[in-house]
Amino acid sequence: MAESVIIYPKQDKLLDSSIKQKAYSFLEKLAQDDSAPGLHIEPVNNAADPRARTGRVDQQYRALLFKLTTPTSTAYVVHGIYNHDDAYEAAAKVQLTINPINGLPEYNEATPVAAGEQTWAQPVPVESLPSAPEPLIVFSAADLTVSLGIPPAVAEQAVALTNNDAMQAFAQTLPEWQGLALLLLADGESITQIQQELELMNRPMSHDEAAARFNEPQPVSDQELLDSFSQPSAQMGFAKLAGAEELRRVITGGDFSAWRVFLHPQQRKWVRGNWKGPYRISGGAGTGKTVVVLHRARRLAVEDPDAPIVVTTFTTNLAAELSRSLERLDPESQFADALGEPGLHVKGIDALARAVLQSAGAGVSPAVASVLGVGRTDISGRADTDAAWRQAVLRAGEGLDQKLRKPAFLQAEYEMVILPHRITQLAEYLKVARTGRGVRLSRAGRKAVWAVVEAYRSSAREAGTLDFAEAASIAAAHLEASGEGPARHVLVDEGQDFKPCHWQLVRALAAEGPNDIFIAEDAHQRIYGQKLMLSAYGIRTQGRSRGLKLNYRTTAQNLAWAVGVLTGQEVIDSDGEAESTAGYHSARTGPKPTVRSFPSMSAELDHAAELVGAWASDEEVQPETIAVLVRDRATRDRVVAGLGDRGVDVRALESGSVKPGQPVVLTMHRAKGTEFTRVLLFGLSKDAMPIGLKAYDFDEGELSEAQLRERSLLYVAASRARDELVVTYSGDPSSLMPAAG
Ligand SMILES: Nc1ncnc2c1ncn2[C@@H]1O[C@H](COP(=O)(O)OP(=O)(O)OP(=O)(O)O)[C@@H](O)[C@H]1O
Repeated sequence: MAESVIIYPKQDKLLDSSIKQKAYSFLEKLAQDDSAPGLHIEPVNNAADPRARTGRVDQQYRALLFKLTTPTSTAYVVHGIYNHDDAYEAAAKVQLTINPINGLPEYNEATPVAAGEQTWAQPVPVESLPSAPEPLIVFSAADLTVSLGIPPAVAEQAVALTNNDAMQAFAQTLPEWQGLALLLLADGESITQIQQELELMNRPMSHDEAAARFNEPQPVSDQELLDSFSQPSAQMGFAKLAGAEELRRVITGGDFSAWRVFLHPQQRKWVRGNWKGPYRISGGAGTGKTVVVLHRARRLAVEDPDAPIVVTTFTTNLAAELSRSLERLDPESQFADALGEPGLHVKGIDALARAVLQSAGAGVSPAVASVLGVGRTDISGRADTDAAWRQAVLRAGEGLDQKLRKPAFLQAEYEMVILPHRITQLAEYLKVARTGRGVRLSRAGRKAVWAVVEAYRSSAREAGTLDFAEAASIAAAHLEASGEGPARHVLVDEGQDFKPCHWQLVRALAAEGPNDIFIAEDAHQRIYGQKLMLSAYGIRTQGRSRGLKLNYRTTAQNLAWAVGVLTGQEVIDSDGEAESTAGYHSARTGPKPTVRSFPSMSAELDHAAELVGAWASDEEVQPETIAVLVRDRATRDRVVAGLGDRGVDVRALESGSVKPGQPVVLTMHRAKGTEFTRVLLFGLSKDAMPIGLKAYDFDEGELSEAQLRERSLLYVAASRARDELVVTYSGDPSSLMPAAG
């Protein structure tokens, strides 16, 4: 019994749902024993490539495969699963070859003509669209061929395109690396940048030689072909599937599981990379940052099973999702229940702080003293910070400028200045540099703030409570004092929302050393935190990593709408540099988002019921992949009730995971990190978004940060939609919506 490797193509447009299960059974048997009766693995008469084989999936369907045999292994590269006659027709045309320039494996569709007269199949023609005068790509077709390995016929068509929609449509018909290269070129990137980003090799040769080799590929051995699949960039198009479980999830799981096996070269670099200290990656929504964090965490755990590894993020819900994803990525993953134990410990950052405090027990007192000025051990309660700051203002705020008597100001001052500097005395507060704070404070102003802080702290002492930021600061101080971090590696997802105390805790969790801290973030999605500099908290990242730009989640149309929300905004990342949305791409296309207005919320609900009902009744659609996103909880509850009244059964999503069976309604904040195939953004009216930001009117800088957070929230919400995005409002539209275009 000879086991075989199955190499599977990412663009498996081949399988409809009725055949998936059969295809999986067939390939599973093939992987175990290619001589098993019933598989009928046979060479094909008149095949364009002698490696072509067909196999019997069922009475009607045949698999078209390419068999590679080396002294040590057998591999089958799947081309597709087709109706019987179509499989034989395809076999007469398709060859498995190696790209003469970049060495990537690829299929070529040769028309069966006499040797020497071979011509190459033209890509699917693009519908003619209105064109601008100038081509989008400034390089010649010959450049694209000799420098990148874009086949001559594809290159010729690409350089003639003058319109973004046409380029997008064309890119979609090509293998992922080719499509992406063209989109990036059209966006102004240089050939060298693309070679680097996609890790494309370049065998130097003249254009004539390249054209000849594309026309008539040189013979390659099975070993060379097999090796070509191991290149990082080959992983964009093909995956070697290891074992039945991986086979099953890729074939039956469809697009949603592609991330587990097909990595972008850049993603792979970040997964495999080793750095002397902290490293930070950035990238737009849906570009696969979480995927990198998951693969990297798994890789570190596999390489060093004794290492305690922390994987953390901003919310408990997201942490739970990370944990589920890690399990899906590798069911063998070793999880650690407690901090400090070997394996993967996955927790929200505030829950981590709580765990540190709990395990510290009475020993926490010195750390409390270092942060709050007085040692305490009764710290288990959590404060309602808003109410507590109001109380403190009532008790001690008489000296404070009227416009600064706001919880939003006081809490930000506390979290951005007082806690991170571990200030426990007025004298220290009077001296501290309040870097990055917009509001200017005189000496008297600082004294007045400090009086309120003291009142805040003393009430908390009496009540035995801590707020979340205090808890994280104290946990950090405790770990710092103990001198050793309980983790060897800490991986952070959604880092843009972390506050100073969170970064102090992250720093304290792992001692400085190789691969100690890895951070994924997108400053455009900052919806809770304020901008800050990581270096201020002892996290000096090693150079700025260039961001991921290819969005794997949303269609180009949805992405354009989402990015439109941020147009013209300056967004600063946690190294203090401007972060741009320029060059964000999606290789998928779909319908343009629709925006509809209604005279009343009731009419808007009627439409929502009709739309969600219609989406959910499509048999191909799993209802839980449909979501209605709203700005606040009150609207969420109204939508759930309103749709229920109209006969459409939906579920509100708060904590926990999405359960199968019903569409979900959730707030935009809750939607962070999630994705759905169809999304309705409901209630996007002028009054709903941005929400009233009076709480921030004490300072222009703070107000504009709060406004930017609202924009970012809408960007997060819109970028959750994989395929279809519908936006509705009643009355006047939100000013945050992008201009129609
Ligand atoms: N290399 C890949 N091939 C195919 N799909 C991928 C790849 N990388 C990521 N994806 C898919 O893209 C989607 C977005 O990935 P992920 O959640 O990691 O992005 P993100 O950058 O963390 O997004 P966000 O910041 O918006 O939360 C997921 O559906 C994921 O499965």
